[in-house]
Amino acid sequence: MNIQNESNIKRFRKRKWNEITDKDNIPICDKVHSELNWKIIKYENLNLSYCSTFLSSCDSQRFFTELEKEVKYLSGDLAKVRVYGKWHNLPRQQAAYGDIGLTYKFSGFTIPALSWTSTVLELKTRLEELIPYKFNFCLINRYRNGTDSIGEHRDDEKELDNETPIASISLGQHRDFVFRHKDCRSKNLTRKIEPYKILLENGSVLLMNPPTNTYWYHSLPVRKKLPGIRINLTYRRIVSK
Ligand SMILES: O=C(O)CCC(=O)C(=O)O
Ligand SMILES: [Fe+2]
Repeated sequence: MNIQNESNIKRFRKRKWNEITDKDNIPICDKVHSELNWKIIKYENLNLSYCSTFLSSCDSQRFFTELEKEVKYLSGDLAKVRVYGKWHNLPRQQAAYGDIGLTYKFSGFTIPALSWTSTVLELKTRLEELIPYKFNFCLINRYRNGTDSIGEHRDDEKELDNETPIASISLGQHRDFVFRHKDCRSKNLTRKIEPYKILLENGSVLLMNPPTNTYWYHSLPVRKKLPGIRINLTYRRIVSK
């Protein structure tokens, strides 16, 4: 993940958002088998599946409480980010879990995955029971309040398996998540493609299906009026290349 500018998300705030609905309700990922109700979003290579009821509110509360006890977030230099040559404190907390030997490259650091906690593993099992993919790595972001955020980026590292979605589980405070097409980032726009905003609710899962991360950047903007803690777990499949 290469976060180019943690603050450029401010530019989005005044915009109006277009909701894109799946008119024909065709699942993007026809391998998703479940009784759950998935919202499918397909638009200019944006390819998302969202389920707001992945976890019951009781389970969500339990997972949140357990993760608060178990997860060890990075500290010191590893909790800093370099933006245009200057070091800043990361505007959130971050931790990496996964199969032994896997690493995560972030802002010039290579962070080894800690071995699975029982809760991070239980959530991985829940996902793997629902969708036909296997995950071996999980990046956890903890947003302490509405001032914490993640800047616009793509998760397009070559180590990520390009056939497996990134599965993003949200717990706690709901927050907006914003997608912006790569062709709409420069000042001299060649094309007009509307950004897409989705509310990530407590207990939900969002699948960022291929090729979303090739074409679209995403961010979690500051929302000062939403003060609660949010924990996000992105399950990924890393392959050696
Ligand atoms: O917090 C989120 O919902 C997403 C975090 C994210 O984009 C990432 O970890 O790459
Ligand atoms: Fe991301």
